[in-house]
Amino acid sequence: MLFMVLLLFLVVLSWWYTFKFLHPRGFPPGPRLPLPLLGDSLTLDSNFVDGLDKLRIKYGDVVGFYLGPMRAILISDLAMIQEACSKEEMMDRPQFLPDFRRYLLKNGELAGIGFSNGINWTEQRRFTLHKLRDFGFGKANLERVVEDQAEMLCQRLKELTANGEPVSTTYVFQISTINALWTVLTGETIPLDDPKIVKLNTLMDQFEETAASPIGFMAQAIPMAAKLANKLGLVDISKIFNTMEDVCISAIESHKADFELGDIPRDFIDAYLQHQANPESGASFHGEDGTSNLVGVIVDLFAAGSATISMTLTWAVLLLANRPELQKILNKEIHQVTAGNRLISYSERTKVPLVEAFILEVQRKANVAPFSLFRQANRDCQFQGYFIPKGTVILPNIGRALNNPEMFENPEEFKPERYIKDGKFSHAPNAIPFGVGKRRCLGETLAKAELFIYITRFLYHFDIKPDGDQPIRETLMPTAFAKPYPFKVKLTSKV
Ligand code: HEM
Repeated sequence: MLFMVLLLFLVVLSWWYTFKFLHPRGFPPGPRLPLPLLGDSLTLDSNFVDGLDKLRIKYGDVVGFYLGPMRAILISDLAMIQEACSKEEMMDRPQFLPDFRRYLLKNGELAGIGFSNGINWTEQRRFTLHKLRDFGFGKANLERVVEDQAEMLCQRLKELTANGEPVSTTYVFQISTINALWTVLTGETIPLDDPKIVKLNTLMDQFEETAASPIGFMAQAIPMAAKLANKLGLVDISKIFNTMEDVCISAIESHKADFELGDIPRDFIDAYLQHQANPESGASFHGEDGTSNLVGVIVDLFAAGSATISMTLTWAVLLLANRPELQKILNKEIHQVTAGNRLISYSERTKVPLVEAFILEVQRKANVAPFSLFRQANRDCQFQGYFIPKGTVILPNIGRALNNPEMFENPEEFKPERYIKDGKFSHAPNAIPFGVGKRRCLGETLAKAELFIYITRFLYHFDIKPDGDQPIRETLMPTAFAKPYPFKVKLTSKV
């Protein structure tokens, strides 16, 4: 009898497993023995980036697999990434830890831009892009905000290194780039180490660490288990989100208190409040969804726009420290424009092609978003002759596209000259650090201005050397977010 029950149990279990986990006919090739809930995690490496690359080598440019319990495809060929990211059917984002957020849409989905979908995403993205342009993106006043921040940062570094001590630049870059965003969004200029900014930075760090940790993966894969771990105090995911949301709410409340809706908006938050009061604006700006979207947009901009920039800048300093000759060449090029007695402005960037080429090559090396931001199929569709069921998570392998030897000769070499044609900077169409398609990075204009201004300020103020006789290690740490190993540099002030 017991044997029969056990047999029946096994039959039901295998039927359930087959039904639940087998990929449909026509799904792209890949590993085919996923474990319940863990998916193909065991086939992958402990290093996410290398693990996925092994799948690419084994199965080709389109691989079908399970990322935890989520059916997923990895796309590694540049043209295919471009095709997928431009398809309406692959425009959505999967939901990221909604159980830990307080400000959700009425339908239970994430608010804001980065992880919202459909009409909500269209309205919020369009408004945000438009208003951020008004308040600075691509304009002189943005340039001034960033220039002030970069100058404050260089002065702080001078204080920190006055006695010849080596310094790690990562933390100051993080604080400074969060501060620049804070000013653009809230109109407030505050000292570099204002407690609010330090708190936001700590939260960003914790968020990044948690999202990239096994707990973060588990939380995404098995929300029930993560909720329990959170309740028992084993992880603090809700605290991270709640505190981030609280910082945004307090900025919103103080704007509500001192902004008259008929006045000219002073900053992004004022403009948003004004738009909410207009009955003609879209449904996503009103009622509960309107409140959640305002909080969501601000959280998204901080989450997407601080670590990406500070990590790229950290790479720039590392690569410069190891290349004194390159520092000289870049300084000489800038000197030809400024005669050495002023700082170069962002509007003069086309006069310094090597600096532009250096920045793009740093972005290729830094590879801060190796799998872009995941997408999700919003309906059953065909891609490259394969069947992709609704709900499949899509990983555009930007990291591979940026390191493909067919696109970039000797990709492991750091060679800014690869983008110089006839003495001019020529942006390689295959360099896509900001993604492609309608959902490409919303902060690209700000990011480019920030990278240019910070890097040229740094070159103007400092000679940069490694701390010690050896060059700093240029390999990536084996973490989900590509980072260099921690390092220090010696900075000698030139002015
Ligand atoms: C070096 C800097 C940066 C890099 C490499 C980068 C890269 C990316 C990538 C690859 C995506 C996904 C695009 C796609 O799905 O096709 C993205 C999305 C996004 N980025 Fe950036 N980013 C950077 C800086 C910024 C900054 C400064 C901001 C804002 C202040 C920002 C805001 C966003 C937002 C809101 C999205 C979501 C867009 C959407 O879903 O419509 N990013 N970024």
